[in-house]
Amino acid sequence: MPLDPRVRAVTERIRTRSAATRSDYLAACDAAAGKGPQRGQRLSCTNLAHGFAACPSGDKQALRSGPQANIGIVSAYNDMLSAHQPLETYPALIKAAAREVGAVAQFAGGVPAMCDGVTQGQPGMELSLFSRDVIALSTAIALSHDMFDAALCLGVCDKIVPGLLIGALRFGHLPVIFVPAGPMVSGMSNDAKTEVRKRFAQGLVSRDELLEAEAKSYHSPGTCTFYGTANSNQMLMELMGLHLPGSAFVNPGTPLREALTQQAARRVAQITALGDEYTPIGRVVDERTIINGLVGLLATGGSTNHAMHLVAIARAAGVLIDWTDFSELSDVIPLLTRIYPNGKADVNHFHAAGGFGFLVRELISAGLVHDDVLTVAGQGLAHYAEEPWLGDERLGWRPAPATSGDTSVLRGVAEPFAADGGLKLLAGNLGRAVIKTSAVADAHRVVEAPARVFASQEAVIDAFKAGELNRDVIVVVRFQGPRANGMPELHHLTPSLTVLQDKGFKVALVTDGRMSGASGKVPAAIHVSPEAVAGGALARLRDGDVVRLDSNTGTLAALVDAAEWAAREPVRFDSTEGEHGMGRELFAGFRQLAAPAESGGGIFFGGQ
Ligand SMILES: O=C(O)[C@H](O)[C@@H](O)[C@H](O)[C@H](O)COP(=O)(O)O
Ligand code: SF4
Repeated sequence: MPLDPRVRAVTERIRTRSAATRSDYLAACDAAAGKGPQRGQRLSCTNLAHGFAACPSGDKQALRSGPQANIGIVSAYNDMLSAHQPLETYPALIKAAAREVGAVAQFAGGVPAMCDGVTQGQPGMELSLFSRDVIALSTAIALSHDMFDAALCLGVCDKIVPGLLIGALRFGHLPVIFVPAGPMVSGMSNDAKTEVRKRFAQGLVSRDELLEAEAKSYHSPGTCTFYGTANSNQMLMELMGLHLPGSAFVNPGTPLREALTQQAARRVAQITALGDEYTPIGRVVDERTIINGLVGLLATGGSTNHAMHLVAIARAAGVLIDWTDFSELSDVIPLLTRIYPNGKADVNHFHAAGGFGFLVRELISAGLVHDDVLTVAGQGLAHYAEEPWLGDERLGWRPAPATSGDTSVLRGVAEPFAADGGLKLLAGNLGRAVIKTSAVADAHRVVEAPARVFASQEAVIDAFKAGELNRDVIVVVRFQGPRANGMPELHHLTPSLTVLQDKGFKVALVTDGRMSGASGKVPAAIHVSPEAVAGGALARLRDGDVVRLDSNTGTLAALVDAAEWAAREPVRFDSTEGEHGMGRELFAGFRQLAAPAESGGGIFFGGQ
């Protein structure tokens, strides 16, 4: 099927916009590449000896004088993220698999990884967005040893895959494969967990009952099973051709997971400049690959955090995208999955119903993605319409199911859940914002109500508990942008706002902060730009102002007399509370450097 002309038009617009930055980027990649093992290009004998000093003798010999490829392992292992705990044992598997194919693998460096579930609603969440760029910096530090002909990036969660990818893209001359561990097996359903939370928010169940429910939902190693940012990352790695095909949702601790991890080592050794299938990541990630990731995000109702992370990732490859690109594509891309919070199923159900292999084939067949792209599995996105399996103990790939195993979770383009991708751009006198409508019922897509304005999520919870929000209300939480307090997720508000919605009130959230990829039912205009502390209009809002959020027409506006609105003095931000404690004082420089949300909210490239 030829590429949809609307997808082509957005791609061409991005290609034209990015011509200069992409050309500079590719020139830098080419300049860094060399002939023969990378370690022989620039390192002195001293550098090299330091690099292999601690290696076992066989590896040392290979690195000292052999032509073997050297693979750098960059890992986000820690015990805090259930999704990353399984990564602890992967480096040994990788090193052994590399030796099998005459290569070497060295652990190049670890990167930090924040669990947004542990920090949700806590001061630590104010470091979360910035941790993405710390991870990018840490990835660069690991690979800057210049010992490597390829890299394996081990990570899954929210800011970690984006950070690893931003860092790896700055070594665009290297082939890079992303290695996940997969989701935990399904426990208490996300719906059931959410019901207990709502009852706790109303004081109807005890803290012990809440903890019991949470512990049954988050119960073992592996990624949480809702379709939040972590699992949206996994979708991106498939649609962008940076995983081995079908790696995303194979559970940890299974023979297939181990086989995929070992094969990633063999495959990345195969695609270095030392062989005849050189596949540098700088050539894999181009404007078409970014579009394919964006299409996947829209077709699956993925995390709103990628309205920022994908912008930052693209920029790291010299590709410039913005929210207009997101919104225009969203009008074209059908919603093909219903995974919590966009439905009741979890990622294990989605995988069993046909998973990304089925989804990719559907998107290719409808001409909604570029299938003529370079991937770590070889030329063509069609590789990702296959799924891995272990036949006779040998790893292979076979075509993904031709039909969905459960059309309540996964559908073909002929019968989508919705005609559009459910991520909308909102604009008006309050600024530009994004909203994920794929989890919002039609009845809640337009909310017009008086505003209650807050400067912290804690104040919202206090007002809710005091019964002050039991009415139609647009809850505004300002001074939550990257330059104010690091742009935390305000997902802690979800149970309270959902209770108000369930009571029949018209409720919406408007904030220059973020929401979790797991946030859902309550309409939320988020990432409002410019942010309040940087001259954004949210600083002019007052309690009682009527605000209209219309995700059908893409409007976000304060219905205040224009002259009065223009004459208002913006409220000043009181930064003292949030600048200290839990390491926040160390991130003052990040807050000063942070780019606007629409430019990814990061500290690199001067926000351009
Ligand atoms: O963007 C995301 O997907 C979230 O940051 C997610 O990683 C975070 O952990 C949520 O807090 C989980 O949801 P609960 O807090 O509802 O468990
Ligand atoms: S999905 Fe979120 S809560 Fe689960 S391990 Fe990853 S960061 Fe933590």
